[in-house]
Amino acid sequence: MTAAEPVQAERAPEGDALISIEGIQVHFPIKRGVFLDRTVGHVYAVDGVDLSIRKGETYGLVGESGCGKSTLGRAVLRLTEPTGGRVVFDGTDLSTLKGEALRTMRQRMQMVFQDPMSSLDPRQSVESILVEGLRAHGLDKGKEATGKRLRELLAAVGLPSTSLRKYPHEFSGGQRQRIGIARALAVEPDLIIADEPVSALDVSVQAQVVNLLEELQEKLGLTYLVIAHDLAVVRHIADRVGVMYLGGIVEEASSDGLYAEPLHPYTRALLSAIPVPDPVVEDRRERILLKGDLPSPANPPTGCRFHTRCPWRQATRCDTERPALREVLPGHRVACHWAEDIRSGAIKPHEVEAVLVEEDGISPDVPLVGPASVTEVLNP
Ligand SMILES: Nc1ncnc2c1ncn2[C@@H]1O[C@H](COP(=O)(O)OP(=O)(O)OP(=O)(O)O)[C@@H](O)[C@H]1O
Repeated sequence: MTAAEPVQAERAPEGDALISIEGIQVHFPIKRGVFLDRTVGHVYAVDGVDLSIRKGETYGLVGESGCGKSTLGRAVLRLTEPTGGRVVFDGTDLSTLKGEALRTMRQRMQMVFQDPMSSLDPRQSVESILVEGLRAHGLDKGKEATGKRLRELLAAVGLPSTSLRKYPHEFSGGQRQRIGIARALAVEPDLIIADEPVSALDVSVQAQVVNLLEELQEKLGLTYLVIAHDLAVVRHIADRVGVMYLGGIVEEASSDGLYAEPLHPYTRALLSAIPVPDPVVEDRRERILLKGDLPSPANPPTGCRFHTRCPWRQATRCDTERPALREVLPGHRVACHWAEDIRSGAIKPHEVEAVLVEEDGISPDVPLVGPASVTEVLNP
């Protein structure tokens, strides 16, 4: 199976990378027929992602719902089998591992999920939830040592040891997420993939959990891949940020660099949606209203995936040639043919009629980008 269109990205400098994701693809088959035995197309959920994360670093992955963030996280751990590309963890290509070797490597990579209530078994006490993880990795070393380890884990996430006998429903959302984090820490991982770790929590509790993740990172030298749709959360926690759109990374930079000078039109649109507290700045700042939904990953637009919604779109290169992710400023990579011209102002934004995109090529009567969708650019 091949991608809709291959594209060569410039590799991120690996340096002391703990994990390198190289051209990873996850294409889900779309099955039809009475016995679901006919493959009539593919959902290109992740379509050629390259990124690497250094030891001790926090990498934030952001993008709209459905752009492939969770699938990418699962593919890294091989919870979903990638259909292309490879993941190199601490120098080992994970695709070469099987059985015991894969299990041992997986122990070093743990996941924290969005909704602690559904990721914790309601019939299990906290003690058995935590012991289960230890046992699965052969780290259950007698009653006394295990009891000590469990108390240490709870203390690390700010819960009293009396929590051990309780059940998930007896805790608040924030406390449950602390249990989810303790479960991940139980096996002493190096990398934690946190998929929307605070988005199910009250705003007042979000900061506490983010602070806990930061404290644990400092104490234990952890490396994080934090997946979130909320740019504010990622800005707070991440050293570097990757912005995803329809299965690919369109921009990657240090957190400060990205927020100070977003270069990709999609990132500019995302950031322009966040209000600025200063009324003078708020009045003058660029606001880009993205109209139309995310096109279907079963039938992604040709060329640049974002061209159907892009106010800087240039015919016909954007419609036909998929831009590679390339370094435009030091450490700042952008997948846009015109990044330099947009940055200098040589190319001005314009109002565009969004191009109609047919759903997965199977039901052409369902437009995915609403008719008469127009991208407005206010105060350009
Ligand atoms: N098992 C699957 N089979 C088919 N399609 C899938 C499967 N899992 C995910 N998808 C599709 O892949 C695309 C990416 O989904 P994914 O959940 O990775 O996106 P996301 O950016 O994490 O969104 P959200 O924040 O809503 O979870 C979506 O169109 C989704 O419907």
